[in-house]
Amino acid sequence: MADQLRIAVPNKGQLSEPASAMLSEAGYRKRKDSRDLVLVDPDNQTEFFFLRPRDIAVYVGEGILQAGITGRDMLLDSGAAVEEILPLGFGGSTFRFAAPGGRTMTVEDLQGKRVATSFAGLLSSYFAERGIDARVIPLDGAVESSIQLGVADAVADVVSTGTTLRNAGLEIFGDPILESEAVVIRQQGAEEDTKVEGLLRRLRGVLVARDYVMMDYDVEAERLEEAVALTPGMEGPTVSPLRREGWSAVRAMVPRRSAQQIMDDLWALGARAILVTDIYACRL
Ligand SMILES: Nc1ncnc2c1ncn2[C@@H]1O[C@H](COP(=O)(O)OP(=O)(O)OP(=O)(O)O)[C@@H](O)[C@H]1O
Ligand SMILES: O=P(O)(O)OC[C@H]1O[C@H](OP(=O)(O)OP(=O)(O)O)[C@H](O)[C@@H]1O
Ligand SMILES: [Mg+2]
Repeated sequence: MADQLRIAVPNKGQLSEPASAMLSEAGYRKRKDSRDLVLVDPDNQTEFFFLRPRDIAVYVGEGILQAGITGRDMLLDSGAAVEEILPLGFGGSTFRFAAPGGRTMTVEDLQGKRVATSFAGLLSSYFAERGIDARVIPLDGAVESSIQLGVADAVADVVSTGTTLRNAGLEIFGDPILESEAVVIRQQGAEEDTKVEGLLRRLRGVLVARDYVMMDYDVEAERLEEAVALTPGMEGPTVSPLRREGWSAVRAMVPRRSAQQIMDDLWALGARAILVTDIYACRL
C-alpha cells in the first residue's frame, strides 16, 4: 500500500539479529521465520523488507524504500545516494589495514602494493584522497586468507575483537580507516517524512531506555542540592516532599553505566531508599 512505511532490514549477518531485536523493542512486529523476505505490520502501517546488508543502501538510494538499517561502512562503500540519519549503537567495528609484520608498517608503505578487501569502493576513495597508488583487490569475504594465498600484500578489513586477524597471523597498522556501527539511512536530500520521523522517535526511545535507568531516593533537605548535582536528570529531577519532616523524594534518569557509582555517592551523602528501575520505553 502506498501509505505504508517501507523499511529495509539486514536479512542475515552480524546486524540482522540486533536490528530485529531493536525494532521489536520499538514495538514493531517480529518475523517468525528467519527466511521470510517481507513482514507486514499492519498495526504500525509498516512493511519490512529483509535484504542483504550490502544491498540496502541501493534500495534506499533509488527511493524504493524510505529507510533502512545497514552498517556505516556498507553505506559508504556502496556509493549510493543515501545519508545516515541515526546511529544505532550496535554492530560497532573499525575498518583497518593489516599485514604480516604490520606493526612496523605505515599506510605509505602500501604504495605500489596489492590490498585485498570486501569494501573496494571505500578503500579506493581512501587511497585516492591520500594520493596513494595501491592496487585494490576486491574479494567477497574471508579476506584474511588472501595474503597467505598470494593474491595480496595487505588487507583492509572489518575488525571487532581482532581475533580473526590474529588467527591469520596478521597485525594491524595505520590509523583506523573508519569507525563503523549500524545506522538508519534514507535517500540523500529526502523530504521530511512523518512516518520516517515516527520510526526515528521510536528508535531513539529504545536507545534511551537501553542507556538510562530511573533512580529514586530520599534525602534530607540540607543535602538536597548536593544530591541533585549528582542526578541532574534530563530537564532537572522531580523533587517532591516526603511525609517525613525535612526530607525530600527525588526522581531522575541517570546513565546506566554510572548508576552504581551514583548510588554509592548518594549513600555517602545520607540518601536512603535508593532504588533503580529499568525504563521500558520512552519518548523524550
Ligand atoms: N565481527 C563483527 N562485529 C561487529 N560488526 C561487524 C562484524 N563483522 C561485520 N560487522 C558489520 O556488520 C555489517 C554487515 O557485515 P556482515 O559481515 O554481516 O555482512 P557480509 O560480510 O556481507 O555477510 P556475511 O559475513 O554473512 O557473508 C557491516 O557493517 C560490518 O561492519
Ligand atoms: O575482529 P573479529 O571479532 O574477529 O571480527 C571481524 C571479522 O568478522 C567479520 O567476518 P564475518 O564472520 O562476517 O565473515 P566474512 O569475512 O566472510 O564477512 C569481518 O569480516 C571480520 O573478518
Ligand atoms: Mg561479513
